[in-house]
Amino acid sequence: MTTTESAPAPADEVVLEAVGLTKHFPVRRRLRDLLSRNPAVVHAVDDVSIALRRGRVTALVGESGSGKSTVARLLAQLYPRTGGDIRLHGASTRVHGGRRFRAYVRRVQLILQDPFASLNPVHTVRYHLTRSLRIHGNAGSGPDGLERALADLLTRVSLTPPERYLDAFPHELSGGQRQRVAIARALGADPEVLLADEPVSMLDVSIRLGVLNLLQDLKDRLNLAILYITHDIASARYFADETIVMYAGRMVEGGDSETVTQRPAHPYTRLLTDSAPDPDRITGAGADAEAASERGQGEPPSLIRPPAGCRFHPRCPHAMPRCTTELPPPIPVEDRPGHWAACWLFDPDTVAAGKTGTATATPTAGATAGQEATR
Ligand SMILES: Nc1ncnc2c1ncn2[C@@H]1O[C@H](COP(=O)(O)OP(=O)(O)OP(=O)(O)O)[C@@H](O)[C@H]1O
Repeated sequence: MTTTESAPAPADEVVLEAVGLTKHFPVRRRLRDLLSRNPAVVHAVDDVSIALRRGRVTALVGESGSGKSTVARLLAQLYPRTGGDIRLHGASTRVHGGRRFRAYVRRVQLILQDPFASLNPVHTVRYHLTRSLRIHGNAGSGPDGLERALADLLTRVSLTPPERYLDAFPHELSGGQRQRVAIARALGADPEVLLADEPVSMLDVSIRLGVLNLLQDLKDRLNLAILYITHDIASARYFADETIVMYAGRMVEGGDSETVTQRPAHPYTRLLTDSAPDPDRITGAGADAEAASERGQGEPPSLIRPPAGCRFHPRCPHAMPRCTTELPPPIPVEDRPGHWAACWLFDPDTVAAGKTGTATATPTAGATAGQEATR
């Protein structure tokens, strides 16, 4: 089996990139829709741009339905995209199956949330790993080469001694062990990118950390670029170098994980962090629940008819009139390099004037939030 372990590669090199990625799913059509010029669609993902770099983890965070899994599936080329581009080492890539899809999958592997569903219950660990090694041409030469490659994969995911696990069936393993087998299977392709879609959310809390530590270790040793999808923003701080927050199909904030999770700028990210108590956070854990209720009530919007302007504005306690009509672009957050928020509170004119009103009420609330967030 070949490995990227010793391959010299520039640190931080962008391996896989989404540029303005957009996915609209058609809604089941009625006769009226068929006759319509603008048939109804679900705006699952709109204008998402992400760069995945060697040796770095990028977290994509958001609540259920925000479009995270759709981004992962688009990057895995399992769905055709409605718009935007996917670039592998800078080259625009669109594959529909066949040999080109296999070549792509060799470099970009997807790990799913539920390892039990992704492993066939009637086949052993040996079968799953052998298949991966063979499909991707990494099975070595002869039976000895294959045995070495299998042992190598299991050792990499800390399932040792390998012979204890090779002939086990998925139901004989714990959830954490199954997810390690799923990761080993992905490594059988010797990929450059891992797309990990909620890789620990179905595991017992006590074993989540072990699997995240394993992914982090693999990132370092194999110089992998990892997309870590999660609804748990606290884990992004621990595990990811960079964090991007999505709301209702759009990116709303991004930057280094420590900054985004500890000094969130966008009102939605503040709502997320307040809902996930963290003893180290500057705002103080005790006030978290109360603050969360002040910072935005309600439900995510319909993605068939998403709100105009900022999609968070119907829930945002700091919404200003322009938020209801103008889509905020990513705006740098004062004096924090690489930190941005798609929020008009950070528009230099708004900050300078200190006049953050609200579309719904409380004229001073917005000013407070904007000033706090940029502090
Ligand atoms: N195949 C599909 N057809 C129609 N709509 C879809 C399809 N897949 C996803 N959607 C819709 O797209 C939106 C985004 O879904 P997605 O699964 O990407 O969100 P998510 O953030 O990953 O949520 P979760 O954490 O619950 O998986 C949702 O409104 C979902 O209902």
